Amino acid sequence: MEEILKYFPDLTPLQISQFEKLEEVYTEWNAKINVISRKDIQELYTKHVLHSLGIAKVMEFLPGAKIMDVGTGGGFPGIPLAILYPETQFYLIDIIAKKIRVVNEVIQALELKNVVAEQKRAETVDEKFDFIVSRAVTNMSDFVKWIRHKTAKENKHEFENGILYLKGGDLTEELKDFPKAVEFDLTNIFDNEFFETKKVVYLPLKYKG
Ligand SMILES: C[S@@+](CC[C@H](N)C(=O)[O-])C[C@H]1O[C@@H](n2cnc3c(N)ncnc32)[C@H](O)[C@@H]1O
Repeated sequence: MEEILKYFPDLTPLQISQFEKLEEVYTEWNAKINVISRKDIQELYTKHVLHSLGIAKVMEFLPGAKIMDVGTGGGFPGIPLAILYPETQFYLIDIIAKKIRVVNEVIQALELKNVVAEQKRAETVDEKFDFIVSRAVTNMSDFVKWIRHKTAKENKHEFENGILYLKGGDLTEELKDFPKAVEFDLTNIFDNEFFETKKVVYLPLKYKG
């Protein structure tokens, strides 16, 4: 938890207590329904919470903005971002019902009012969002096919609406068809070897239709 405060020192007492509660809730629910590897739960704050918050070092979500987390699994990156941005609306989806069950338990335990989690396939979502966030779901080509036309036409943020995807390693090949993609290196932001090759990929994808 100290790691979170080191990089996000302006958290309110409510946000601090919500972040602290994550360990207890995930430990309890992971024992019943495995959504995070057992080893990772010991490093929950670095590998899941801080990694998710890497997106917040690239983009500050505005009050009233709508964000979708595609393939949220146990709630990453959506849950940590929803704690950090309580005035922003988050929609978390995954095709696996038991993962959404855990996410809903976390939402209830933390009394998060700005998050809705549903069992849903990305391709079937029929809404528009300012940004679509994700981690470890699929390659960029498939992802763009799934969510094309799901970013809002109207722009609220400094950057054009689009995708913020947490990815690792050499992305040259994967991003070759996306010349507008920008890689933000988390190595330069978080001083921990876990972030060595980790990046936030921003791809502007405003719906023009
Ligand atoms: C490797 S997990 C990553 C979970 C989470 N984002 C994380 O980083 O901890 C990938 C998740 O994507 C979900 N998924 C795969 N295809 C999907 C689709 N078309 N729509 C929604 N979720 C999908 C899977 O069910 C799985 O939970």
